[in-house]
Amino acid sequence: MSDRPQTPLLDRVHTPADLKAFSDTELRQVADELRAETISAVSETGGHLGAGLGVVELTVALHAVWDAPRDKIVWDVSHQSYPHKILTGRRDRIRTLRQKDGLSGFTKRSESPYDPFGAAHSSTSISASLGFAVARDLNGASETGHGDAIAVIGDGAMSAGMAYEAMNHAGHLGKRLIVILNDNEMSIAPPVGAMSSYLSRLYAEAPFHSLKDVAKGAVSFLPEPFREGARRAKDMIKGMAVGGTLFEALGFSYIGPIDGHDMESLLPVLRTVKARADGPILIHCITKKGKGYAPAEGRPDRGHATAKFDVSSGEQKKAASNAPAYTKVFGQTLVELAEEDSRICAVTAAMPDGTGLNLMAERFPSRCFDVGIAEQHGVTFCAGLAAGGMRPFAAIYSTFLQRGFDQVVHDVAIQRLPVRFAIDRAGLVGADGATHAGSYDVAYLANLPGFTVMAAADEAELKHMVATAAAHDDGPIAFRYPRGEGMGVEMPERGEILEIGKGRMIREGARVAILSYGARLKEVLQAAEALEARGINPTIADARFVKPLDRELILGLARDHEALVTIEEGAIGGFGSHVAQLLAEEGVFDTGLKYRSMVLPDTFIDQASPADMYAVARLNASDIEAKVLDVLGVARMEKRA
Ligand SMILES: Cc1ncc(C[n+]2csc(CCOP(=O)(O)OP(=O)(O)O)c2C)c(N)n1
Ligand SMILES: CC(=O)[C@@H](O)[C@H](O)COP(=O)(O)O
Ligand SMILES: [Mg+2]
Repeated sequence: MSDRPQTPLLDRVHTPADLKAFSDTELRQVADELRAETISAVSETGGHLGAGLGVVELTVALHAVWDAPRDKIVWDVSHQSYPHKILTGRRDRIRTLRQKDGLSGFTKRSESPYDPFGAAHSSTSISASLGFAVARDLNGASETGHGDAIAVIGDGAMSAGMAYEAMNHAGHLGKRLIVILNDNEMSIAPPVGAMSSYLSRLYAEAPFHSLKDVAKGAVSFLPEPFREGARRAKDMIKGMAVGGTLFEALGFSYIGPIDGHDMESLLPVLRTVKARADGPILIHCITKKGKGYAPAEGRPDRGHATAKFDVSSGEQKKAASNAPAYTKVFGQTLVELAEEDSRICAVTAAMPDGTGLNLMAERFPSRCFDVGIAEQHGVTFCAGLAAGGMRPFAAIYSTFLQRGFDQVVHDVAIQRLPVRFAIDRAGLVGADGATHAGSYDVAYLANLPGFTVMAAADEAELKHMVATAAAHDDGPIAFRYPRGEGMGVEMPERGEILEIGKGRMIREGARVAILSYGARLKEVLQAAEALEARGINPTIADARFVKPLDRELILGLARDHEALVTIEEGAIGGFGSHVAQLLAEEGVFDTGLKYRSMVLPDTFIDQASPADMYAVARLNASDIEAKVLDVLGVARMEKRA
């Protein structure tokens, strides 16, 4: 407690309404204290640091000017919302961020009335805010208590199609809507794309001090005495943007760029907009990711995400790893294969480090593409690459591939194009919680005709699957693997090309067979040890493929055992459902096989450690043991005895 920063003014803020009592000078100090409190809290919890530090002044100014929760402040992605949480009645729990039973690392409707819209996937804020604005006008503001709708969206999030779809619609409707573009010239990695260059051009040649007048508002919103100077400065910016900004072409009034850390610019602009806006307005704020904390500002990712750390040195407290991370195994194997095959290329949607494609980008920059936060485009781009004779790998987290699903079906699967999907962060991911869980990819891919779908049980298997995918030109193929470290198994020199649709027997036993799909195998092996101590010796197999299923293996297990249990790190409708369908069609149930399918429960599981989340899902070793005992009737017999 003694290490905590002194925050005399912030201590007086229990709800945003308390900010109204402060002078502008005091608000400046509140921002400083809020920054210190954010750093202190994240040093204890770990989490998304840099983005929040970049919006501290903006957060104070927004809450000082508008009246949340009547006005709806919608944070895009919402990884930058920790300062907002501190100001909106959650300071007492801020040191539980991202932990089991603690605060979510993102905005969440069920957590607070000050979070009008939940997020974590990017680029949804303008659409949602437009919805609030239209609902306000349709219902009548006074009846619903809705006020303004304010979207705060980053320059990285602005690379996604949804943002433009929303602006296009908003410009057409012409409703009062405020969009704050928080431009820190960073995504997780440095941003890519023509739009990013365009935003840079909007301010590159004009220093902030000469733009202060413009920062005070779009010409028509300004009080008369300000107008002439502002008009001249605005014309200057317009000139730079060649005939008006893109945002103006989309029907928005454009204000900016303004220094998003300068309260003297922010407060008057926001107050003027609040007083005068009568249509869609975009305020372009320039900020610095990691602002005010040197260790974050100095990191290549500007402190995007961090483990717990020491505040004075910035040193992160990371546990030593015992095995290579799956992500690294994927990245390294891909580079090895790309050395030998010039058709191999790779695509990431703004996650070069997260997917391990940074390795590919370093070694083969011309064959590695960061498309920005644009999963839909990334998938169809891969389809085009494949149709053009390349061997593309789309490396996308399970949760983010959801956004490109129609492209997977329409552009890839129907055309039987050999796009390789490297699906990272499969299964429950921990601190990011339900929004980032990789729960659905098995279900949404395995029902697509012609798709080959695999899951890696360990890091050696992953290496084999990358090699298998590289060699597979007969339609689309996907392989999934979890977040974090592998199991520490011995690694092969080269990945082996697996026979499509063939699983592997791990050990032969009797009475019960456990058929694992993916990385729960480790838990299965642990459960088997416990079962052995009770005199039960289960057969264990690794299915490797959900599509095509290894019919011979599965029907053999069913024939030779009294009971069959499947397990996977995915939602209902995945591997277990496909096995059940096969067994049903083959009439296996008619002769009395006892069958159980262990899948993620039909609920969204809140953040915790992955092990705790799997405990909630009842997919850990002890749950597997219990399931086997139950299906064999041992538990019941023990109860009776
Ligand atoms: C659809 C989707 N794809 C990828 C991500 C991963 N992601 C989270 S934050 C982020 C960068 C966002 O950059 P920006 O909007 O500029 O915010 P900043 O962190 O710079 O404040 C990315 C790529 C995501 N959340 N959603
Ligand atoms: C906010 C967001 O979507 C990313 O920053 C995400 O938290 C990254 O997750 P990993 O840490 O698994 O790469
Ligand atoms: Mg950014």
